[in-house]
Amino acid sequence: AQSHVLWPEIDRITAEQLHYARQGVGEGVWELFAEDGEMRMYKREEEVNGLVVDPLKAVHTVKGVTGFEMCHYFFSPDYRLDWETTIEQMKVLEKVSDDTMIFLQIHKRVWPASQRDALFWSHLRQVPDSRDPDAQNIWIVCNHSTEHHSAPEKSNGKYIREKSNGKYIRVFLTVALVCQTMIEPPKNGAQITRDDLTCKITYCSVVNPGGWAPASVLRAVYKREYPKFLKKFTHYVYDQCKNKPIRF
Ligand SMILES: CCCCCc1ccc(-c2ccc(S(=O)(=O)CCO)cc2)cc1CCc1ccccn1
Repeated sequence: AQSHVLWPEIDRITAEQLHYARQGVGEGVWELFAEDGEMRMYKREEEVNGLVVDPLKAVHTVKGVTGFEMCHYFFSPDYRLDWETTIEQMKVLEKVSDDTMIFLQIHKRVWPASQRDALFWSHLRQVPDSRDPDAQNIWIVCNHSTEHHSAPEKSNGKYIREKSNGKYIRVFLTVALVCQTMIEPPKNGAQITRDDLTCKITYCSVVNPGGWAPASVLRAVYKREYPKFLKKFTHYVYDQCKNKPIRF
């Protein structure tokens, strides 16, 4: 993908998001708003031009899967509709490379706000030189809003773009899923099984709703949807992998 026009941005945003994901939730004003087993979900309350854009950071620990497997199921379009419940339609607009695609997603309407769509590049990468010496493999999927000739934003009132769908408000998002595989080697030198695996997950998301939506509605949606999404997604990956050979 190094030749693609988006490559410099993909490289920069992915590196930034990896750094941001690694920052603990201790410092700063992260507010814990959901807990479920090992999952802790934090938010910061922020508004941009009167729009709620609360950054979200979740940490979770899932036994029995690797960081690669978690990122693979998050990145691949083939499984998305199995675990994403807030999407009405999903389309791969461009396959940039095996590890980089451009998605257009139409999300279900959240009453009373207008319906939204999201257009973003998605990049899967193994993080080569982790600072943590005993870290196994660290994998990241970074999703970041982009433009694309085949899906211009809705008519902005000044002129109607010939292909504009004119229906949905386009959100602006940056999302990162960072997964680290920890292996507890079996004492007796036996082969590693899924019982020896632990996946440490950090999920970061900032979604700008793109057009006005009541702060109370947005905060209620995020409070309800994000814990549901991360729980459903991680259980889905565990179920998909449990009877398959381990992939690092
Ligand atoms: C009035 C509602 C306006 C916002 C609607 C909206 C739009 C997009 C998104 C969203 C959320 C996560 C991703 S991802 O992590 O990249 C996975 C791939 O799908 C991409 C898009 C979210 C939401 C808000 C609704 C909502 C909140 C949490 C989870 C799901 N939906």
